Amino acid sequence: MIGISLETLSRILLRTSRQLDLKLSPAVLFAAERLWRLSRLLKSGDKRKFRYKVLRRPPTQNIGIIGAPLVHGQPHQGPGAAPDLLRGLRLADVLRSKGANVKDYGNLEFKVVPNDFAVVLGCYNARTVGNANKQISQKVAHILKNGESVLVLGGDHSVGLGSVSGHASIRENLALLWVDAHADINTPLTSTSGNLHGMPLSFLVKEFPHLSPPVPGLEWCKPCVSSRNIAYIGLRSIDFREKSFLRTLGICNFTMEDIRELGIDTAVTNALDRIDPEGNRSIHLSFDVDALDPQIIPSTGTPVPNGLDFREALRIARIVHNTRRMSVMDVVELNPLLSTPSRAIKSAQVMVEIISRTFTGKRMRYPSVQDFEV
Ligand SMILES: NC(=[NH2+])NCCC[C@H](N)C(=O)O
Ligand SMILES: [Mn+2]
Ligand SMILES: [Mn+2]
Repeated sequence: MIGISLETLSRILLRTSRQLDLKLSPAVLFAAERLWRLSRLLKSGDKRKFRYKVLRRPPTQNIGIIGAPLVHGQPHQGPGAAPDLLRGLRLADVLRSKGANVKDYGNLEFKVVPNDFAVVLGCYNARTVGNANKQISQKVAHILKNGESVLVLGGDHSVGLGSVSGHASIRENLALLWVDAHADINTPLTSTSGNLHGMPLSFLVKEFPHLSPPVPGLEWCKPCVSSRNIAYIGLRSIDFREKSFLRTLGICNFTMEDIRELGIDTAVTNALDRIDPEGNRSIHLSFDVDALDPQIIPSTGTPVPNGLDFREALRIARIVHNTRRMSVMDVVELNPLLSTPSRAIKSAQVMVEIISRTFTGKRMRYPSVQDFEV
């Protein structure tokens, strides 16, 4: 009896809000939806299911997507095309079909500063990258304030500067999981390439010995993450100076060698335990697609052999998803103009699968990526 009236009540609420396109607050919708499940289960009388389905089901995710087609952190044009390639694969609809509310905020537009070479520092496009990242930071902060999780589609990995800064401005004490073949912690003075995509962490880490002169365009960027709350997964190309930074700062890192020895689950759970020991931090997942093996993702500017396989990448996504605390994910360094067009699409499909699992716990299962499943 109670079950039936509850069901009617919640069904009316859910249906009319949908029909009239009412913008009910997510909390009300969530409550109505729970009520509806509760009524169904009361009717069926299955207590075990009640516990699992009603009490354990996570709230609907609200996701805000921003395209950050910044390419000036490295020498190629291609990463600028990645956000629209992922959109072309109906990324937003995939996430919606797995139960998320998705709002696409479109691509940010960046101004290119002419003659932008920081001569003293030997660093390319500093002002262009700096200004663009200030925009990214503000946008990420704005979306988080709306109560949405954020998906930042790069662009090269210099977008981590803005994305992490924006996240840190809203949630203090975030934990940063950096999935990458590279450590991206050079300073403008230790970098041998002068490319800012290999440097974002040197600007973000609080304990970093800030010895270089300030970088023009990045004056706004304040170190905001403690080295204790950063962990790397998938490293296999670390520059000489970067090694000593990792050692002196004691940054948690699981290299590919460690992962082969321990298994991906142990690596990721240990990393999360280290950087978020109380399990109460807002998690930032910065996912460089070159963490995956180039056989799976050939479309990237700095590929390194012996990377993660597809299953391992999906395990990372699953474990991060299960924390229910990931607020921001960056997907960077996908370069559709490298390798062949069909390989580029396949690379992007692999990333749609990983993004979908990270946010919703579920995935698309494209037939085209099946040969990567081992
Ligand atoms: N986000 C990346 N893919 N970074 C590659 C960095 C490569 C090299 N360590 C450098 O500093 O130039
Ligand atoms: Mn990177
Ligand atoms: Mn990388």
